[in-house]
Amino acid sequence: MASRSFKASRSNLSSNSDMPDSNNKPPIPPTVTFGRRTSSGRYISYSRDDLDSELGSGDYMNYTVHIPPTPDNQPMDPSVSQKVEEQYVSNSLFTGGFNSVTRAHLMDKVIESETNHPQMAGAKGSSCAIPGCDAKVMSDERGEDILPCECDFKICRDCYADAVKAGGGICPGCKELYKITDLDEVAADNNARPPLPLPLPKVLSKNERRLSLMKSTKSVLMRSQTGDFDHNRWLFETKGTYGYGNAIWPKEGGFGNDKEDEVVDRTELLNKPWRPLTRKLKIPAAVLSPYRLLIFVRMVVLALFLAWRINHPNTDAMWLWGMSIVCEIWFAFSWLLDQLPKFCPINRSTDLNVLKEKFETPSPNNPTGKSDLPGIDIFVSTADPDKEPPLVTANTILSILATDYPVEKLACYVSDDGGALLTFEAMAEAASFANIWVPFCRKHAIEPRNPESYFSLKRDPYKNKVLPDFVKDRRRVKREYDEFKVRINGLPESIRRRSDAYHAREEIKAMKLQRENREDEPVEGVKIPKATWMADGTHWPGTWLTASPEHSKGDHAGIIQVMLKPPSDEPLHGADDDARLIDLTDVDIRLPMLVYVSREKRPGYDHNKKAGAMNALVRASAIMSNGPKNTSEENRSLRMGDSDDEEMNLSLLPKRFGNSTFLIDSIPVAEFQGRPLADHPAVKNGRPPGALTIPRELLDASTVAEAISVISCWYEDKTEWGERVGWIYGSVTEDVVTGYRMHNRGWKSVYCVTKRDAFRGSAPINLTDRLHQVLRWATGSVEIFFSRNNALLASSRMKFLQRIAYLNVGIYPFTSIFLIVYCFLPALSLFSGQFIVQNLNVSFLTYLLAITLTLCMLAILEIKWSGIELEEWWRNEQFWLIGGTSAHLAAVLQGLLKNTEHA
Ligand SMILES: O=c1ccn([C@@H]2O[C@H](COP(=O)(O)OP(=O)(O)O[C@H]3O[C@H](CO)[C@@H](O)[C@H](O)[C@H]3O)[C@@H](O)[C@H]2O)c(=O)[nH]1
Repeated sequence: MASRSFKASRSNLSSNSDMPDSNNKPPIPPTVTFGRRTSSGRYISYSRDDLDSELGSGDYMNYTVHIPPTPDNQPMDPSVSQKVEEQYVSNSLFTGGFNSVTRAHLMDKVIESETNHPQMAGAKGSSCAIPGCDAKVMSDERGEDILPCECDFKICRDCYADAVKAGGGICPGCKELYKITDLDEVAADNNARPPLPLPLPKVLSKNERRLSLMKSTKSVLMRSQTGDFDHNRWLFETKGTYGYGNAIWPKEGGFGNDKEDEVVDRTELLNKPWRPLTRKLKIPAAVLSPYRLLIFVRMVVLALFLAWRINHPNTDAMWLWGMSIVCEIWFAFSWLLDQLPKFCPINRSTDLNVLKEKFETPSPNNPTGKSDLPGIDIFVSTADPDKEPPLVTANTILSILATDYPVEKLACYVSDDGGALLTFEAMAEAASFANIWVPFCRKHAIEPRNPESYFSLKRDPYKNKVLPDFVKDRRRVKREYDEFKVRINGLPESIRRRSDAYHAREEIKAMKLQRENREDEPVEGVKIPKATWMADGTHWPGTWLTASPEHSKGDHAGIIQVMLKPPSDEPLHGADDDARLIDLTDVDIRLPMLVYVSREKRPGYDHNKKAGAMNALVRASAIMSNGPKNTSEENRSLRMGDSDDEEMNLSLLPKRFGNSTFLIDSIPVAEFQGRPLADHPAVKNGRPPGALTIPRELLDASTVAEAISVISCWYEDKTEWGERVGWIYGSVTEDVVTGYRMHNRGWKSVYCVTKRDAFRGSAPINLTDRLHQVLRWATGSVEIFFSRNNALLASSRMKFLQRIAYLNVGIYPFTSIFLIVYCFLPALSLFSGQFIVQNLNVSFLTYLLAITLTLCMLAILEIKWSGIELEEWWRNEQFWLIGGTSAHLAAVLQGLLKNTEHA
């Protein structure tokens, strides 16, 4: 018995009660609104109405439609209906939040330009519904889909040919015989048919879907009563067949294999240490020793200098001498703090062969050698398209999408705190350009993978490029990139013009209406709020160019758009007949999932800037890419098993993480993915090989609706978000405080500087913004120094060098005071009538000069050694001096005042 719960407007009850199954789809009347409840009790509605038509709560009622299975209403193959739903989800803009219904607005197009990648939102041409295939369905010369079966099952040319030839001519959707098996006839038949209805999402129970993944890993998640992974039980149940790879593990009953040369000695295997993924590389003594010597010499010189200064007080001007000594000691101390963490540099190298061997080599647990790596979500935050140019953000996104990591395991989430249509469309343009950029990078091993950086490289682009079509491909991609740039840079103007045009149309409509209603009276100018319009001719739910209530920077709904839906699990190669600019035969054209998120903003709420944005992304991504893959019952028992453990106490979870069970259930899944691979008995609490090779679940509407609810402004109320969970609030340098808290709890971190820039972002380009930034950082440091996050109070779990680094961060703005005092000492001496030079003897001046010169030389040598361009160095020094004497001082004074106030 198929059972659905819809939320429908009373006026549309009749149309909704006729709601069909996905097997039997009439076109959706434009006014229909139907929805269902998500796990946290919120509604999702599907609508093609104007997003601004408010759904008054009194106009709705809930009812359940039971559709008995009849010959016409047979449940569709779940995997097929899920694919249809996923297509629907990625073509919809989800909105919602405080006091409003969550809605999915189906979009014909997200940007003016045409999009055609099968994963792209609003893409022309749908993708094949056969699981594992994402090729485009056949289309006629007008671009309309050609669907060979009356059930409208979407199928690509190759799968259709397979179904006709090898599958007995049976449609994989409805399991009926294809009436027409000749492609030309199919096309003619399609032309004669009425237009396609919009794809309806098939409402499936979440549990049905969750059964799939993690089934095989079900027992892996067993924990003992203490909350620890129950190693012994796991060992018992798996009969010891887990460990460092069954590929070399002998069959039951013996350690020998059929072939003599494959006989493996058990003890030898057990003793064999597993190969680490990274290795510490020794820095050659020839490099490290002079560096250390340099630091040592500077330390000795400084010590001698300070000793000499202390032993030679100037009795005529003791206060001057005292102040200068204090300043000098401070400088020496802060220099020492700065140097200490750099004294033992380590270089690490990742062994890509081991990485491949461990995670992508066929084994009995992973027969196809699919990637066993955990999923990675990369977050990009942006708040203001005027300060963070959309082209820069788009380039960042493109470099992330082109990352060399298993595509199906990678996802990119963009947080737009400005809720700007400009950012939204720029991201959609980036997703569309990724269609050519990412496969181009894969085909020709392009570096760097940020197009702007790549095309501005000064070196020979053809060096080391072996494929004969590189020159041609590069030229085409460059042309595309130039056009892409023009489109992005033209977006502000095109959005403005589009909005003006739609607005004028609306005003004329309103005037007409007024004229009709009041025939005799003169018509006044009609004023309607000036909305910002999306490419599909509907209102943008975020911030409008002309701020209006519910459409301004601090007041708009939460928005989620899956710009690129999750890729298929198997590689998808570009075909010969693809209308692509470059030949992508044998190149995987899949793209990682890309999601645009703009969290809800409402007046009266503290949105906690970047930290708040990051926490919203953590929750949305946990639900969307890390969604719970074990059933709720398993999750429950998993958590019940931990009830002794205060950390995982069931009753505390909603209080800690908020009331989304989806989110809470995703925690053990994420935790499981983060475990080390148990490929050696020495690995405790690891995950067994092959556990992460199961395809991910398809995205459904209720998942995205749940994600909408966790980005609402009320979600964090009365929870521990920002206090003990997620990015920590209350500091302008939330990254430092969050890092501090993590280290304080015993987390370890690795300072990672890659040879090539991993990603590029934007930084302030004018002095005012830069000074504001420096002021913010310095204020954050002073805050940290005066708070309980002071490194001197850190727990014993924090490592010595980490403590030093945090101490350094906490005290650096104070240097400004000493710097200013030191610089003004001669002037002060003038005022006091004791001109400093008169009171100093010549030997001191000579000594000072010599010391200064030596220190300068050593500093230059050090800079040279570290490979920093001198010009960059000089610019940094200028900034440091300007910032150090202005913003730092302001921050310190501000901090001191604040603290005296509190005291
Ligand atoms: O309400 C806001 C404010 C900022 N941001 C984003 O946060 C990032 C950092 O911006 P900002 O807080 O203005 O500080 P910056 O000085 O530019 O950033 C540096 O300093 C911050 C504080 O230490 C760190 O969090 C950042 O990672 C670091 O790049 C930018 O991407 C913004 O778009 C938001 O998403 N929402």
